[in-house]
Amino acid sequence: MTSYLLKGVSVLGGSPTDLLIKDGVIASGGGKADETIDATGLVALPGLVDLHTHLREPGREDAETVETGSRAAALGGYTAVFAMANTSPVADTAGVVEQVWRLGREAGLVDVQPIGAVTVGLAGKQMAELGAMATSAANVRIFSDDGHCVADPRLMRRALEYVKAFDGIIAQHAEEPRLTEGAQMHEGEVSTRLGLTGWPAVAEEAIIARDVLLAEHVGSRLHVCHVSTAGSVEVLRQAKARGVRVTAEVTPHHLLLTDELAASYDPVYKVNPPLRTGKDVEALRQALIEGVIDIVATDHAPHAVEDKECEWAYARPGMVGLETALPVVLSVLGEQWELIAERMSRAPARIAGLTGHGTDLSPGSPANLTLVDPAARRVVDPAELASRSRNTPYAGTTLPGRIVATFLRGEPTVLDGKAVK
Ligand SMILES: NC(=O)N[C@@H](CC(=O)O)C(=O)O
Repeated sequence: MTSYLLKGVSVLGGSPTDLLIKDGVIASGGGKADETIDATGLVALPGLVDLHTHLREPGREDAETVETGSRAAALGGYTAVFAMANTSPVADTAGVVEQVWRLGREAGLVDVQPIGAVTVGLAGKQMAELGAMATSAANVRIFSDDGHCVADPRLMRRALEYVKAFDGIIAQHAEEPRLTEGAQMHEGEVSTRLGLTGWPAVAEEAIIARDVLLAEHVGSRLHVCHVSTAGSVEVLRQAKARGVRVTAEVTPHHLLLTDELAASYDPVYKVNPPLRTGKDVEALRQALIEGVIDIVATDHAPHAVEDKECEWAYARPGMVGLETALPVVLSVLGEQWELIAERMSRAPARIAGLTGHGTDLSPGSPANLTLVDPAARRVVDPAELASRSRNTPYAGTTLPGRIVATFLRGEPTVLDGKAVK
């Protein structure tokens, strides 16, 4: 196994040092290596961990595969991603989650951890075989019907109770379906002006409020996907203050973009939950800094051209995000490396119980890390994305930071900003 010396690297923004990667781990002290990388001006972070990725395999391999999504993840600085269950067939059995897990191992670019569906076929009627998925080779601990809300409160309660036995988590897509029928964008001034049916903030907030009460009642772990409103932040703040076992994520796009973009009628800005107002963006940023929102998760949602480049009303919601997540977060938070490592690597690894990721990069830690050039600027070109889909809202936007290298257990998956395989 090739050893690497990262010369003059700044670990999490600290003063320059030499980091030796040998036999899959961070070795103590400097020393000789097979390859030396001049890391002057580069920052080493623990490899990023994404709790919310859509890899589309099985079923929509024209939009993404486990392999292409893994490559996009590695190029974005990730060493582990959690694959959402809304595939076709749905990942609601041990067979499907094992298939995704195996495809991830074969690609070998990031650790792919499947998320299991909560209900059969994401239909919200009958609980899926959570226990069988948990005891499968994929060792599933997070369950989600993402794309759909587990709207039935009794089913949600049962699922929360069920996963408690193995310290599992229900990750909820918080959207009261009756309040969002026909919704096309955030309900507010802009939707009124454009004449598009609105998705009111209360549809998210009402489910989060219900679910934190349910999680509190049964003493289980709840995770809230893609929090998007200021009101949701307040519900979470109160629940956390009471000691409810709830964690929450925000996407890079909800930290940066607003509903004003819908005025272009460009479906690249159509996403679920929808882009909200500047006031919401501000509240989400503050919540992420304070820790009311625990993590950044991409909600990487690749879609084929025909599903995105059509009339707004017919376009599928979602945007790709793996390759731009860190640059977007850098543009929002600035070079707060400790905070970025916590919200994008350590906390997601901790929530998921994923060992070997999100470390402090001290000697002996598995060498799962990424090297970032914070001084570099990049104009996002959809044609250059490794994802099989092109639906990025940042085309033509200049973002700070370039991922120079990523290592998975000491093996480079990205070098010189390019995928190794
Ligand atoms: N986040 C999205 O806008 N899309 C998700 C599912 C969903 O949440 O609707 C997708 O799978 O495409």
